[in-house]
Amino acid sequence: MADFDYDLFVIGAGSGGVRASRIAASHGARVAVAEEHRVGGTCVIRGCVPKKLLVYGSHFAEDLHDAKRFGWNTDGATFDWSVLRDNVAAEVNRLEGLYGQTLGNNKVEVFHERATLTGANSVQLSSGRMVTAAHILIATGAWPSVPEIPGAGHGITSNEVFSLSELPKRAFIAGGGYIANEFAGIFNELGVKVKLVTHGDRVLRGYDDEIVDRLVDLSRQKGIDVHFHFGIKSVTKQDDGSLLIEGDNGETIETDLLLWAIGRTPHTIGLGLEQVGVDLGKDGSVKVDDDNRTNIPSIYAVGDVTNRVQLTPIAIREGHAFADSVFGNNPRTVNYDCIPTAVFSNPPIASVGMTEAEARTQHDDVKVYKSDFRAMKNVLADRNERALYKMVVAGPDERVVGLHLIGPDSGEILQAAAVAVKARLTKQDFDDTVALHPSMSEELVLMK
Ligand SMILES: Cc1cc2nc3c(=O)[nH]c(=O)nc-3n(C[C@H](O)[C@H](O)[C@H](O)COP(=O)(O)OP(=O)(O)OC[C@H]3O[C@@H](n4cnc5c(N)ncnc54)[C@H](O)[C@@H]3O)c2cc1C
Ligand SMILES: NC(=O)c1ccc[n+]([C@@H]2O[C@H](COP(=O)([O-])OP(=O)(O)OC[C@H]3O[C@@H](n4cnc5c(N)ncnc54)[C@H](O)[C@@H]3O)[C@@H](O)[C@H]2O)c1
Repeated sequence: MADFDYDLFVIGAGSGGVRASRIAASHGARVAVAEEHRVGGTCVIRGCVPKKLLVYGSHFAEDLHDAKRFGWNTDGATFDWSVLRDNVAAEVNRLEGLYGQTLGNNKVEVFHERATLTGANSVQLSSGRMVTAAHILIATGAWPSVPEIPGAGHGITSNEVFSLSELPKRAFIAGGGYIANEFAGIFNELGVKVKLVTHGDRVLRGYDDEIVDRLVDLSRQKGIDVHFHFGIKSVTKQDDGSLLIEGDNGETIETDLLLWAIGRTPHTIGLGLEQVGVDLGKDGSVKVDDDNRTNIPSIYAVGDVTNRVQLTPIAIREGHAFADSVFGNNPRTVNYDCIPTAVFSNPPIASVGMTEAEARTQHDDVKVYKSDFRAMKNVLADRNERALYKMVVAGPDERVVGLHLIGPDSGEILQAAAVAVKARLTKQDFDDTVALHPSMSEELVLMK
């Protein structure tokens, strides 16, 4: 390896790239990483972290309203978007600094510039400098998709949503996935009139139907206009700055802000992959085997750029497994079974394992246990918002193959329960566990 400048060159200092760099360096490898934007990547800079802080910030609207029923006088409470936005940005800056420090402490050299591949063992930096490495890791993430229709550029994406100079009066959110539902909740709580618009007949495909239906009902009850079967044909900017969105069916909708939340495409354009002969999927993703290796033996890829599962903990695990395997003499692969996920909508959804529909395609003897309840806090607050927990079991021993929750703090509750699902526990194991009372999570061991 000594003939190369580095043992490992990583392109992209996001969730996967930072973990791989740090672990490879801790195994004694000489590591460098190039980052064209900001160290930390999507999750830290313009994804999970600022999103979750906005979820917290926006939820105070309901909390302040409900507080009255608990004896608090909150009259006169006001909200200032610029304070929330700037405090979130400051926290993101702090985390960016910490990520940079971690790389420095592990003696990883950071190039704050774009890198492109020039060969199986070589990379060019935007300054023109050429660098060689025994191994190259592509960890360039994904990029928000924007459709190719007239006027699409009048919309923004999640890249820009965290730095709005002011909140719009009306927002049109195109998409029905994670980002659309999360920002519908955030904007709605902050007083923006929200339309969540999708071309299909469902949102959050892949989540359990009943749980998603509950979210749609509650979103509508809270004032979000969920609009199905609307294909967007064009977007026009009007003289007063508002946008006119025309649907395939001729219907027009006026808005002040258009947010594209229609998926994220692997970030591989202009990276030099085709020239070097790296195999790509139809969606532009880097094709890899179970060891995160491409068809070129010295080139690997992890995270969103491979379009396996676009989640931070997965990018981190893939980066870690790659570094342990290649530099730590500890070959291992990532287990993708039973990945817990959450949609930080209002209320949030959390899920692990098979949905009821999936389980029925794979097992003959599926049974579903449910708890449809109103959280104690919501009862006193006189908030008519019911939570729904579903447990999907299969086989004669009633093994729990899926858990699906919608309700306050469901993400926090599901993480612990996911351990039980991953450990292949049964409904009887849940029943044998004494309830922790009073809590929402006790519903997990009291299901009928
Ligand atoms: C709004 C939003 C909210 C999200 N919320 C969650 C959540 O709550 N939970 C969750 O698990 N996941 C969430 N995600 C997904 C999560 O952010 C990604 O799955 C994760 O960041 C992927 O990590 P990665 O390392 O593959 O890529 P990234 O974190 O995207 O890192 C890639 C890095 O590579 C850099 N780069 C790209 N090309 C080059 C180049 N040629 N040269 C140098 N640098 C380059 C980019 O600037 C970027 O910093 C969210 C995503 C978004 C957009
Ligand atoms: N809480 C989390 O873990 C979290 C949060 C945000 C993002 N993410 C990750 O980032 C990825 C990208 O998020 P996302 O919300 O952009 O994508 P997504 O894949 O979750 O959802 C895209 C949605 O847009 C709809 N759509 C596609 N084209 C459309 C069009 N032209 N008009 C209207 N609707 C259209 C699809 O039917 C789908 O419902 C997610 O898949 C997820 O892996 C995770």
